[in-house]
Amino acid sequence: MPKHLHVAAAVVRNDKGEILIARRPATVDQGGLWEFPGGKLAPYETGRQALDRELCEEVGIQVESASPLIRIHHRYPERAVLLDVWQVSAFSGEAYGREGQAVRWVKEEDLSQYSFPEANKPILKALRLPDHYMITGDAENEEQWLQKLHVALNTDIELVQFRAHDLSEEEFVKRANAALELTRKAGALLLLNAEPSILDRVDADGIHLTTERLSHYASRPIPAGKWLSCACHNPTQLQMAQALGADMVTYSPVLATESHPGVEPLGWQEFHNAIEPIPVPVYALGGLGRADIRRARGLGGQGVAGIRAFWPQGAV
Ligand SMILES: Nc1nc2c([nH]c(=O)n2[C@@H]2O[C@H](COP(=O)(O)OP(=O)(O)OP(=O)(O)O)[C@@H](O)[C@H]2O)c(=O)[nH]1
Ligand SMILES: [Mg+2]
Repeated sequence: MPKHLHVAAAVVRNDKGEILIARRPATVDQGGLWEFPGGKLAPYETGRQALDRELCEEVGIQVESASPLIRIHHRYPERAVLLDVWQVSAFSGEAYGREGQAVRWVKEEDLSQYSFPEANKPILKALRLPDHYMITGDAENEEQWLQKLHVALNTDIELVQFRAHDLSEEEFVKRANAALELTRKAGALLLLNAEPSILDRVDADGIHLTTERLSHYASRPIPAGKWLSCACHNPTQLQMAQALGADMVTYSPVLATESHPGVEPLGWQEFHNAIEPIPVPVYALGGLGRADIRRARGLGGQGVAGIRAFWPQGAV
């Protein structure tokens, strides 16, 4: 991999939930486009140190609390950059353009109206995705299954993958439509672990491709307005998912898991190494739960996915 220009940038939120963006001066690289404030790491600086310094220099605020959001390797024609993107949830001072640049607080849903550099696309996706991703599990019957989904959505589940390899297509479609009613009401996203053509029968928010299905496509099999999730287990599959334009991937098994006995776990170091070059939000999967979310994010992941940790167990 060629040497990347290492840049720290921040998604700063105010107490109204708005996000701070700044306009790059017309005369610099990517001039006229909007950006998240930040800049190049000075020698010997960590990403976090550069973040604090750049935010003070560029927009006059002092960072009080920040956590990693996503790391993006991107190659522009003239240079390669590594964007080390943080979320800043607490700061002091009043933001203004200290270098004379325009700055603006915008609602998250309005960010898409602004033109950002090409490398920023995954940031906008990562921002819209939660830090945990529930994969549905079993139940005694359909009624109990829907009840479990309802319970999960009432806790804090915002992203659901409907996985049920033992249902016929008819049963799958019927249950998916019932699930969709619940997720829509809860404002959660529903992805179907099924053939992409199922979207003709269920207007779900997207598709999750198993590794097997992933290998059948040379280009993105669903429209841009739907979410594409892919299951990956090695670096080659991560590259395939990226090439398909995946909006998120699961990477597994990070730890040993009861659902896949006998499969050698990858471990956290391998998780980190494999996902580092992939500019797609990655959920760590396999034997993990809520307590692992911080670690997954610290290693460059979007968060944690799982069945057991999130799907209500036992009777509900
Ligand atoms: N700060 C920032 N840089 C970005 C974003 N997206 C993106 O591709 N970049 C790229 O990352 C590099 C950041 O450089 P910069 O111009 O902010 O660096 P800097 O603040 O240290 O500027 P300086 O060279 O004037 O001291 C540029 O090549 C820019 O195009 C973004 O959202 N924020
Ligand atoms: Mg800058």
